[in-house]
Amino acid sequence: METIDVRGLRMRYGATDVLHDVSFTTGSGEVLALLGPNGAGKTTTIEILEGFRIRSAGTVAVLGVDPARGDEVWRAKLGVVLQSWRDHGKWRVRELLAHLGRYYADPWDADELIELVGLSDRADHKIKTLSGGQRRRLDVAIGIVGRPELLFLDEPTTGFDPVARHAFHALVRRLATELHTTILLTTHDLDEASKLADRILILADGRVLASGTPDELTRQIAGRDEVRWRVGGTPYVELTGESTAFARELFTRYGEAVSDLEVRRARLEDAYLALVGGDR
Ligand SMILES: Nc1ncnc2c1ncn2[C@@H]1O[C@H](COP(=O)(O)OP(=O)(O)OP(=O)(O)O)[C@@H](O)[C@H]1O
Repeated sequence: METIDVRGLRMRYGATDVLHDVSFTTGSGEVLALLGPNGAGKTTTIEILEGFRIRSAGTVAVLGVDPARGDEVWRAKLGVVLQSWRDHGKWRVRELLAHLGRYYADPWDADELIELVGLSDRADHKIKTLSGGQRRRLDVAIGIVGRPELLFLDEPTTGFDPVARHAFHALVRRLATELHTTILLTTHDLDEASKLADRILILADGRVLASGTPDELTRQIAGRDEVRWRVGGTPYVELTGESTAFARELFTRYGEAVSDLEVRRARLEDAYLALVGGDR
């Protein structure tokens, strides 16, 4: 059974379709990233899968259940990261996580979880005293307190500093690899998507434009590396799929006259821009 199975998903608000015909699946322990410009339909998709929005058409199964009819037992298997804990400002970090854990059969130990998300030095602090990034880490901790089979992360690292981001990436990989948690995340950070995701789905205007591993997308769509160099002070640039052979040829031909050689590998960003347009 697929963890998520979406076929022909449509969503209409009033007279406007914001999801046209979205289909995809994820297997157990897979990290799938939804990428796409503002308004592409990423949050709408996630909220339908979480059971917070009712779709207009199509079939959706999440852990074998239609989210529109998901019960409490089903919901307890999902990790949902909300930003709705602001009103618990007077609670302390450990206290809130221990409290929420009691709703689940096999929750994380609060201290282990706090350590996992890197909030150990804030365990006894009140939530209202946390910084923005620390609150996001707490949001993630709350999302995984029940050891979910499937975790939804909607732009999880917004507002993280580079160290927190790095730690968070390690956490996501650990959840997927060691605990076999399936993870569906949205992000605007292409570097994050290529590091974290086993598979990427590019969504624009409510349609799936492409999907594949980060490498597949980069190779299929962007394809070529950029080679820059100078000969006798004159700059040159060439796009090639064979950058190593090209560089070798340059040296064979021009020898020591070649300077400032740079090879920029095709990146996911190139593929993304080629697909969704660079002028947005
Ligand atoms: N409740 C609503 N009523 C009407 N239109 C809505 C509603 N919620 C979302 N939309 C529209 O649906 C489209 C998709 O929005 P959605 O939030 O899913 O995009 P997104 O890909 O998550 O964007 P972002 O990257 O900006 O977060 C947008 O055009 C948005 O204006």
